[in-house]
Amino acid sequence: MPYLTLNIDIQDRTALVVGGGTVALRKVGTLLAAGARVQVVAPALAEGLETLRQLGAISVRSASYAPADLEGVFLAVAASDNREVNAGVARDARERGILVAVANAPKLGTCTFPAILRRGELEIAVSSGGRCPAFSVQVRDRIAAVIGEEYATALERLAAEREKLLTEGNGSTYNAKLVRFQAERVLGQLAVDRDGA
Ligand SMILES: C[C@@]1(CC(=O)O)c2cc3[nH]c(cc4nc(cc5[nH]c(cc(n2)[C@H]1CCC(=O)O)[C@@](C)(CC(=O)O)[C@@H]5CCC(=O)O)C(CC(=O)O)=C4CCC(=O)O)c(CCC(=O)O)c3CC(=O)O
Ligand SMILES: NC(=O)C1=CN([C@@H]2O[C@H](COP(=O)(O)OP(=O)(O)OC[C@H]3O[C@@H](n4cnc5c(N)ncnc54)[C@H](O)[C@@H]3O)[C@@H](O)[C@H]2O)C=CC1
Repeated sequence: MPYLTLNIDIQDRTALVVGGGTVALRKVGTLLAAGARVQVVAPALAEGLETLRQLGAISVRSASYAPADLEGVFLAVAASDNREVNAGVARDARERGILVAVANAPKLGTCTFPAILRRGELEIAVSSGGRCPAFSVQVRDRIAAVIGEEYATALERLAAEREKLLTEGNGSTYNAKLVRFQAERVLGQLAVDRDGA
């Protein structure tokens, strides 16, 4: 099934994670890295989540999921080990027009988490359409072997050059041509640096 790939601004919006195990911990990490306000509801918490709670990085309701947990929520993640609970979260979220990812049954949800490679503000996301997450991870790791931290610096340089260019009042055709040329030049330089030529 094809998915719509978007980059969602989740800064200061609330994400609810149902479940407190290892999968929940991973999703929480991704959500926090994106700047979301994270609420967890679970009767028991994995160690890493307990630490995040003590640090004040997440808020926790130590109980079983209830539909009221969805109040004010932008994105929900059903990551408990109980199929019925996860299916209930999916149904309740969909009814309320809330985005929902379901860890054990992605088809019940409306979105999935990709494997992510981050180099500064450059982000590469790999998805297998839910078919094989382990494959997504390995494809991501292959890309990581080629796209190193130097790409973060390269992006910074290009972004600064582009920002300056956009203030100079040239036409967009001219700008597009120049920005593409600059990107090509910087990528070419990265290749030279890598190959030691
Ligand atoms: C559909 C999706 C929904 C979602 O969770 O959003 C989903 C679903 C399921 N995952 C399962 C298993 C595993 N998932 C991982 C790992 C990751 N899973 C992630 C995403 C997704 N997993 C979404 C689709 C992504 C895509 O399209 O490719 C990653 C990429 C991102 C993340 O979690 O944030 C993260 C890597 C993080 C990283 O390294 O960065 C590993 C471990 C590993 O391989 O290392 C295993 C064990 C090996 C195996 O079973 O494959 C199971 C079976 C559960 C069971 O057995 O009960 C289901 C349910 C099903 O498939 O029905
Ligand atoms: N999408 C993915 O990336 C992956 C998904 N899975 C699936 O994710 C699910 C969770 O896996 P793990 O985190 O390893 O399990 P886990 O056993 O470590 O944690 C399960 C958590 O669910 C909580 N829970 C149980 N009933 C609940 C309820 N009514 N309300 C709220 N929380 C409740 C428990 O307290 C516990 O914290 C499993 O169903 C597994 O099939 C597993 C691996 C990867």
